[in-house]
Amino acid sequence: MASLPTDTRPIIISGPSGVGKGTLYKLLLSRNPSVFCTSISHTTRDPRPGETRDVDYYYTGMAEFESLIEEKGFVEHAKFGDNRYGTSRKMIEEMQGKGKVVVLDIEMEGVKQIHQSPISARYIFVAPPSMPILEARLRGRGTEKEESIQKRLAQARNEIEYSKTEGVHDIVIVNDDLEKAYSEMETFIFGKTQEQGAKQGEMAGVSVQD
Ligand SMILES: Nc1ncnc2c1ncn2[C@@H]1O[C@H](COP(=O)(O)OP(=O)(O)OP(=O)(O)O)[C@@H](O)[C@H]1O
Repeated sequence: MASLPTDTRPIIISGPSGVGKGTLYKLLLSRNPSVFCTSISHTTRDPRPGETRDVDYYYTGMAEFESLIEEKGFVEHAKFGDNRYGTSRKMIEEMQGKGKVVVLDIEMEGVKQIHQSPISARYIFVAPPSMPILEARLRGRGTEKEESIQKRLAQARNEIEYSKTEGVHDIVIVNDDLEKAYSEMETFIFGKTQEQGAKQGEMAGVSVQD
């Protein structure tokens, strides 16, 4: 699918840690490189070995980061430990200016902030088939210590609860079989326009009443 979707608003993908949203997001970008792009985040942390400046992150001093917050330069920002991370509004606008659809992989607090920002976006929540499967994926990834797994599972429960709030997400995709979840995501992104959706909704309403 190489042509742009009808709805070119940024796409926000969120979901609990280990659910596979990073996997889905990377597939979307690698299978449609001419359509989608991501926004490089700003961070106040130092580059790690193997990371490239202006590719992995925009590495920013704390003072500069804070003045960007003051100027409302971020659509969302968060603090993890002593470090701050943010998604710049200017970056999103620049990518849109290049004719690409911006895709962001954002955690729950970021989703809340983007809802408050002037950015109009489409929101996808990736849900696990069950909590035991989520736990197995977190363990299977082999990147987390036991304490971190427990923390992520507790946070996952909060996120799943939040995902049930009316109007927060446009679609919830259960990542059971990866390719099935991927194709559901593509159908949503490239699929029917809001107008067609509304019309179909009306028609469905008529047929039920009839
Ligand atoms: N449908 C699936 N079936 C089985 N395993 C999967 C599926 N989707 C992803 N995985 C695996 O689950 C693990 C977690 O996936 P991933 O790292 O993409 O999660 P994430 O939601 O991006 O997590 P984080 O927010 O911590 O980065 C990975 O090992 C990935 O290969």
